[in-house]
Amino acid sequence: MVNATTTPLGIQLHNVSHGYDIGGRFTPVLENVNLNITPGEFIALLGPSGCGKSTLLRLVTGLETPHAGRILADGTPITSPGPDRIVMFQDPTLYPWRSVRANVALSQDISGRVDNAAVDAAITMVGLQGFEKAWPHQLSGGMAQRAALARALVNNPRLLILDEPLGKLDSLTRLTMQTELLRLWQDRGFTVIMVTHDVEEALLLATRIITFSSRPAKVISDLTIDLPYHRHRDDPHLLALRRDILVQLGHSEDW
Ligand SMILES: Nc1ncnc2c1ncn2[C@@H]1O[C@H](COP(=O)(O)OP(=O)(O)OP(=O)(O)O)[C@@H](O)[C@H]1O
Repeated sequence: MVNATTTPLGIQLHNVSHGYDIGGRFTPVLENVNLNITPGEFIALLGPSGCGKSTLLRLVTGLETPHAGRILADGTPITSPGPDRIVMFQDPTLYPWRSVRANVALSQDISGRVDNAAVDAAITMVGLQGFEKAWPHQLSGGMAQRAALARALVNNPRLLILDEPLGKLDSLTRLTMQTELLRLWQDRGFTVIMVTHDVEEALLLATRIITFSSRPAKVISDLTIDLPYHRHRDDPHLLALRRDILVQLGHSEDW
């Protein structure tokens, strides 16, 4: 059964550096990143395209191991992906031959133990009740992303890792999904680490915004957003923060 709340995970990065061999040459991607993410925070990561944000998410997911430094989950080194840390990408990546319900139940199906009540609860949580039997091609972009969100939530993750999850949605659907994401985070209490290119989205949702330099990514600012929810995009404090962040990211002040 999906619990009403979950115990959020804290993540610690100590002097993390990473890079890749690209065309026979080592290319540093992350440089000496230190971050302490406390349980239950909603972290937004902002930075220039190609700086290394997704790489950082892959390291926290446990898909790769950093070349230097340590990444810990509640003090324990991350060595592989785990069910307490679920990642969701820009593309919903639903299996076209499985119904919405079967997609949501996928990981439980693979492990041989489907918890029907948990699957139903996850589908209800994202507002897809009535569409359990629909095929992915019968869903709108927003509905497909909701299904992917239900699949991410079905096993009560303690950390939701989001790589531009709303990036491909039209602007109105995106606004709705931002509200949904905020509601789920507030109701269920997991920790969120989200990469976004949208400064306003980061300001509307996050408790803390980390900005990175261009590659190799270094932390250039770590900003606690001390504004109550629900935030308004035309709030003068939010607009001032937006301007500051854009300047940090190298854009002119008159944006
Ligand atoms: N598996 C890989 N092998 C080689 N190089 C990689 C690999 N993954 C990422 N890179 C390189 O690492 C750098 C950072 O990529 P990453 O996807 O982390 O950036 P990003 O900040 O998420 O970019 P964007 O905002 O455009 O999505 C890029 O130069 C990319 O070419």
